[in-house]
Amino acid sequence: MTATAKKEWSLNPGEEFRFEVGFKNTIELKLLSGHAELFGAELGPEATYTFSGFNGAIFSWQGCTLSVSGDNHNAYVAGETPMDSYINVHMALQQLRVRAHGGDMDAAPRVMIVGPEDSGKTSLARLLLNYAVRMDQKPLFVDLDTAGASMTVPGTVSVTPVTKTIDIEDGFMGYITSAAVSRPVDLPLVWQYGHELPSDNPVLFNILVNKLAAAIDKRAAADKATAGSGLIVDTHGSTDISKLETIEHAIKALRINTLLVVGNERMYSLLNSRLEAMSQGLPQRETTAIKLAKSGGTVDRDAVYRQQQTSRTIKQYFYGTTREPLTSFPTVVNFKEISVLRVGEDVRAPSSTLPLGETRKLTDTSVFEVELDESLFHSVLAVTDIARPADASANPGVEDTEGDDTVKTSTNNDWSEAVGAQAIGFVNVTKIDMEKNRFTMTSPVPGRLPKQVLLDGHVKWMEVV
Ligand SMILES: Nc1ncnc2c1ncn2[C@@H]1O[C@H](COP(=O)(O)OP(=O)(O)OP(=O)(O)O)[C@@H](O)[C@H]1O
Repeated sequence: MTATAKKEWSLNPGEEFRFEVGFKNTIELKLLSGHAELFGAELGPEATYTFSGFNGAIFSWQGCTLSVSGDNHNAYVAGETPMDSYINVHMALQQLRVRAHGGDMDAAPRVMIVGPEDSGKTSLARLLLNYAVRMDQKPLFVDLDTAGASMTVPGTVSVTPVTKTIDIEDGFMGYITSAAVSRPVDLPLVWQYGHELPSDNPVLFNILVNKLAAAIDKRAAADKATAGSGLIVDTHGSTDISKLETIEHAIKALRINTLLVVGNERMYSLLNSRLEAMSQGLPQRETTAIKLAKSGGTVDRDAVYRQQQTSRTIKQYFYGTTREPLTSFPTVVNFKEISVLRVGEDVRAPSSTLPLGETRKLTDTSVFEVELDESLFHSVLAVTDIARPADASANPGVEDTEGDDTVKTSTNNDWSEAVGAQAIGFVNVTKIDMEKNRFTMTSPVPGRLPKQVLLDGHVKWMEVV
């Protein structure tokens, strides 16, 4: 449907207005009367909201009228939604928070959302966070969706204290960029995983989840309001039961007590049996699994759409949003000043290419120094919080014989600290001068790099002017 003209939509109580807007299109939406919300955040009465590259739903508990203008938004009003079950979940979580704030800290809701791709997990996380914040709670948002990270660049895991509602137009990244520009909120703690899916390197992924769990415990010990508000964990979409090992690990490490399984009966049933098995010998079952229906509004996003979404997320990390722009600054860095590392063996040649009889000696947590050359052009690198050994120099490794010519194995330096190192920020390699042996790196923080050990991942991003 093409609709450039302004149109009014009336919603009865319990209905939602669903729309899909492509990246090249824009719609403007205004609440004319009544009350309405987008994934749990209330629309203001006079505000005009602009959406581009977004699929969403404006839901109304009491009924409302909206004015919408723009093109190609495939809009319709739906009467059947899973909102009743979602609000019931929220109320149950809120009761647990009340118990926790009353002194029973073990009651604090520690919620993980799992389910297939495009089942609405991130949208549900956003809704539950917004409902919690609207009740003066300060939940932690734990993002284990490595491919589609919400609060920072992809290929990471992170935890963010959520104290304000998530931005209606700019979502999770809007929440973060507004922190830098206009609102005082805590920024996420981030770890560079460097691979796309948890199953690509489960050993490393589990190590990072343990780090994250330790950081959460530290925060909870210092901040009872946050501890009592609990946490909401978003995960990568998968129904492949053979790949649920990382989910099981995270359930234990983060002491999840409520597992929400969205939109997949089989996954619910299998996970429920696993939870039963995990609680064998314990006085009581620690994790309750709840089955939730997928919203009929969720949209299956194809690879191109996801790529555009990822690109926008990275752009917003470096340049903010349209409403709250950030400036990024170029910094020139000599090769000899930095070390770029990679963790994990998937950057190596596959085992099948090894000579017969040879076995792989590498592990999932092997750390490699990356040769500083043009292969790093456009890479998004994490600046870690670890110190560089004083005697480290560029490209100290010996040539690796296993096939991947961009990777060298360090012989001199012990980089074990890099496994599980926290990312204090990200830079984008925007220029490489092989004659002068230097990079130009762009970062939203001006000045010299605060630390000199960087972690590479799978993410490349090219700034399109
Ligand atoms: N009720 C709804 N109406 C319209 N669009 C929706 C609705 N709920 C979710 N969406 C959209 O559907 C898409 C998939 O939703 P979402 O990102 O929440 O799924 P997910 O399960 O987290 O996906 P992933 O597989 O990436 O983990 C998104 O574009 C989201 O904005």
